[in-house]
Amino acid sequence: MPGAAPPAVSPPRARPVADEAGDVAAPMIAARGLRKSYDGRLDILKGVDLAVSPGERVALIGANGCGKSTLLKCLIALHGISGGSLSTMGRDLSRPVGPEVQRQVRRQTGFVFQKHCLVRRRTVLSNVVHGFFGEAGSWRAFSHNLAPAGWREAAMESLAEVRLAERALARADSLSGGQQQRVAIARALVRRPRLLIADEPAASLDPVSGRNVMELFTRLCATHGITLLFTSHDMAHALGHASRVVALKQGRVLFDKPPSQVTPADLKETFDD
Ligand SMILES: Nc1ncnc2c1ncn2[C@@H]1O[C@H](COP(=O)(O)OP(=O)(O)OP(=O)(O)O)[C@@H](O)[C@H]1O
Repeated sequence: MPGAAPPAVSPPRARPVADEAGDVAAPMIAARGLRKSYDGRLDILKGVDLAVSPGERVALIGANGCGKSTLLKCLIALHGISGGSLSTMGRDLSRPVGPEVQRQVRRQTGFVFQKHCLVRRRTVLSNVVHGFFGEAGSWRAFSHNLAPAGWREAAMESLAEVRLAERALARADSLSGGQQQRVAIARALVRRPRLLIADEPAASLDPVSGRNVMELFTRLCATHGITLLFTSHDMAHALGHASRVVALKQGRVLFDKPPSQVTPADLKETFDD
């Protein structure tokens, strides 16, 4: 829509954190002896203990294939677990859960991936409105033209937070990679999730854009009290933006400590065969 003025950004207003069902006071994540096998024979996760409190920023590090993405997917009920216990935002995920519980967990979780997965031909604003898929009347999230005014306003607010409000009506694929990742962050945060899961969010970006994206979403999580769990192969990102670093090695937690206590020897052990 060349030349069209983007919708006005309303002053920020308080949006309630999604709080349907679930125990808001419970730990965000409590995993004990968590095991996960894809084929019923080989355990990828071999007994992971992890407790995450609301508001923490946790970096998950480890060599390729050690199980970081698998763990993230288990934590948010994308995969069922094979043993041990797990609760996320007060919901017991130790046993197979139905679609309703999966929906509840996902409604309160925002996702940012290495590939931003925007719909290229749609506007930036529509892509952020897509963050409302899963709500009642989801079909209205297909396009910003169909979305209720409240969703559009929330999306504009979210775009303003990532400093892209003026590009709201541009096609998503006309933005740079770093800008597209900022749109993905706006989409992930538009519903004010309680938990943000980011799987290598800066991996496809140049060093400066990557640093900017990391700074942006860690700041927004802190501002809105959103608990953050992210993976990264860039130790500057993991140590610089997390309040805790959890290293996985061969499906187990090797260490779990604040970044200031992580030593070069810890990192060597994490990544050595
Ligand atoms: N859906 C799946 N089905 C079968 N095996 C899988 C599946 N997803 C992952 N795996 C296997 O589980 C192991 C751990 O993979 P995972 O993606 O969790 O590791 P990762 O630590 O995130 O790796 P990377 O740093 O390379 O992204 C790998 O051996 C992988 O092949």
